[in-house]
Amino acid sequence: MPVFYGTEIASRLMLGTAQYPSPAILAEAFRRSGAGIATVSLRREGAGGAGAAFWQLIRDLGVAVLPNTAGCHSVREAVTTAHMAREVFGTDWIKLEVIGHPDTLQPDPFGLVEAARILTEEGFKVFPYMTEDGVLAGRLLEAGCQVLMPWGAPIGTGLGLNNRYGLRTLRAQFPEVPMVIDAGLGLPSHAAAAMEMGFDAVLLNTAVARAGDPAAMAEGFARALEAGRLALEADPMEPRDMAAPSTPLIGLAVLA
Ligand SMILES: CC(=O)[C@@H](O)[C@H](O)COP(=O)(O)O
Repeated sequence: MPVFYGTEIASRLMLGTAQYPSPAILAEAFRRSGAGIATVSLRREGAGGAGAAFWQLIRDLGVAVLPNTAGCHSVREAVTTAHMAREVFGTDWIKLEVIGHPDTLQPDPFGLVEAARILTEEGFKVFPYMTEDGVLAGRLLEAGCQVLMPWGAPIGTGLGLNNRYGLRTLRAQFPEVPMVIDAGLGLPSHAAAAMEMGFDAVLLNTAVARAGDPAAMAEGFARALEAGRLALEADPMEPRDMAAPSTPLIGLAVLA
């Protein structure tokens, strides 16, 4: 199972907590999937009222909490949000989002590295939401990140693994670094593919929360992750261009 900053997590599935039809359905999705981490936006939180009820719901899930800086578009905003999240959620883990473009929600690589450096120097354990760029990965590791979270596709699109070549290259470049595919997954098969490529976990929200039956979809993702991981560990065959008969040729019927 994946180890993030020295903590072993019981599942390869990390789920977001937004957009569910109801709190009960959110809780059921976590229960059926066995997800090990819930990512929570500070923007959902408040000091009391609905915020407090939501926080209690998350506590009751019994999973590790990964606060995020979702919706932050500058270094300052992300760092301030991380400070507040540490206080509210009582953890130094932070999923760092510094959004660079309002339409694609693509991470801002420059702001991300700067914010990551500031936060790791302050003792945060940073999980940076990034593109699949290998140079950026190197800079984030230099900045002190010990986990990387490359995107599958833009947030909320459900497109899956948009750049498989880039993701494969990134995985091969840093084989020892725990990596989580974050965002853009739409189907369990996308999660299975991420496992087959050697990624350690996936984080998703929209595909589950917006499904007709979120709890069933969450379970579907959990099963796909297991299947994909099993396939990776089973040492899959190499694909080849030329056909090769899988049935022996000897013993063929001879027609006179
Ligand atoms: C909840 C969260 O952290 C999102 O910003 C995350 O990246 C998930 O993206 P999807 O909703 O596309 O799964």
